[in-house]
Formats: sequence, structure tokens, C-alpha cells
Amino acid sequence: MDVHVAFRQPVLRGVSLEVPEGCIYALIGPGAAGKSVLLKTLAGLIRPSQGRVELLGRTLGELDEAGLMEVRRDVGMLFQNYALFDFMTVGENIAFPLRRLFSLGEREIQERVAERLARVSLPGFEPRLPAGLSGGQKKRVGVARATVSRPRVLLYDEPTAGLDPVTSQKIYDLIREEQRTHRTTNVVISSDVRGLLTIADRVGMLHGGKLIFEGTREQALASEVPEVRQFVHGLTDGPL
Ligand SMILES: Nc1ncnc2c1ncn2[C@@H]1O[C@H](COP(=O)(O)OP(=O)(O)OP(=O)(O)O)[C@@H](O)[C@H]1O
Repeated sequence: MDVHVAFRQPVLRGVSLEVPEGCIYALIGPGAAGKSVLLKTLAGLIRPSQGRVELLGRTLGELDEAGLMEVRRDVGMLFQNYALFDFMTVGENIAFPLRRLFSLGEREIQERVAERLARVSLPGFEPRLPAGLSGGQKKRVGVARATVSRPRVLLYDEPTAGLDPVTSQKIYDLIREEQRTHRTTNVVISSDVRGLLTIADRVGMLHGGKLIFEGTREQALASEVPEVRQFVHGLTDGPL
């Protein structure tokens, strides 16, 4: 609610949004609008200079490090640039959140990693190194890592950047299936707005650090707000 974040200059200037439980929320907007900053603020990685972030009924600003750690167990994040550790195998990358935030036996960790890899159509990829994977495979490993701890909230920053349309759609379908199977709450940023809208329930558009539109996918597609209309339909003429 009323979230402000500033670095050298203000980036988020009073953003209020509510992501309904169990939905896929598409966060769209032009470059440097503040989408990634908002996602990191939701994840508790950036503290707002003003305003309040509530996640799963808890106000992040009121939590100490132990409380934040507890909330982070319920949040999975796919970062923009894969953020896979190059020196770790695929299997160790996926196991990382389990080892860091949970105390599970080795066998259960290996089982969960194998199940996730099968789920993202990369069975048996445990011993591979990220450097030897294609962009689409890295994104799928990222999805496997974000979901391995069975978090209730998933935050995806550009899950399809740099991928061809078919591979992109497969990633979107995977996000949708995960949401349907595990009833997760999802926020997804993508500059591929059309692809993202195929799975989105709700849409929020950031522009200049403010939320200039919020509504259902249908409302976004029918919006008469000039910036929203231009962005959603990829028009060259318009205010952007
Ligand atoms: N850690 C930081 N330090 C300083 N400035 C930052 C930092 N992170 C983001 N910014 C600035 O905040 C603004 C918003 O960045 P953000 O990454 O949220 O944009 P975005 O909407 O995700 O854009 P893109 O689609 O280009 O990734 C940019 O001007 C960026 O330079």
C-alpha cells in the first residue's frame, strides 16, 4: 500500500496494489518503469522508504531477520538474468533453496530435485552445468528452482526473455499448470505482453513509478487509457 522506493531518484511513487490469492498477476509496463524494483520490494529484498508491503498476512517492515526468513520460505523467485550459480550443477542449483531455508534429508532433496526436473521436461539433468544449457533450458531450471520448496507465492521476472515464441509459450503454460496444480499466487513480469496475457488473470501496468491501470485481462485488452491501449496492443502511435 502506497509504496515508495527511491535510489538516486524516485522509482516507485506511491504504488498500491493487491494481488488476489491464487491468481496470475501480470505486471507490465515500459522499460525502467519500476517493475523489477516492485517485484523485489514484494519479495522483501528492497525495503520501501515509505508505505507498507503485506505478504501472506504479514507486514514485511515489521519483521526481524528470522521473521523475514520465515516469509521467504513461502516465496519463490525467478530472477531476470537466470541467476543460476555457474559453478554448481543444475541439481545443486535447484536444491539450493531447500538447503538454505529447510532442513530436509538428502534423499528427500534428491527426490524433489528429480521431480522438478521431470516437471520442467529436463529429466536427468542434475549433473549438467548451467553453462552448457540453452536459454530456454536455463529458464526451465530457474522455474524448477523457484518452485522446489513448494512456495505459496511465486514471483517471475521476465521468465521468457530472449526465448523464441514456442519456447516462451511452453514456459507460460508451465507457470499456468503450476498455478492450477498447487494453487499458488503468482506475479509475472514480461515484456512479451501478448504471451503473458494468454495466462494472466489480472493485469497491472506501471508507468513512471505509478500504477496507471489495474484490472482483469479483458479490461486490459479493452482499456481506453492511451498508454495501456498502446502497450497492450503493441501500437507504434501513442503517448509512449
Ligand atoms: N539497485 C539500484 N540502484 C539504483 N537504481 C536502480 C536500482 N535498481 C533499479 N534502479 C533504477 O530504477 C528504475 C526502475 O528499474 P526496474 O529494473 O524496476 O525497471 P523495469 O520496469 O523492471 O524495467 P526493464 O523492463 O527495463 O527491466 C531504473 O531507472 C533503474 O535504473
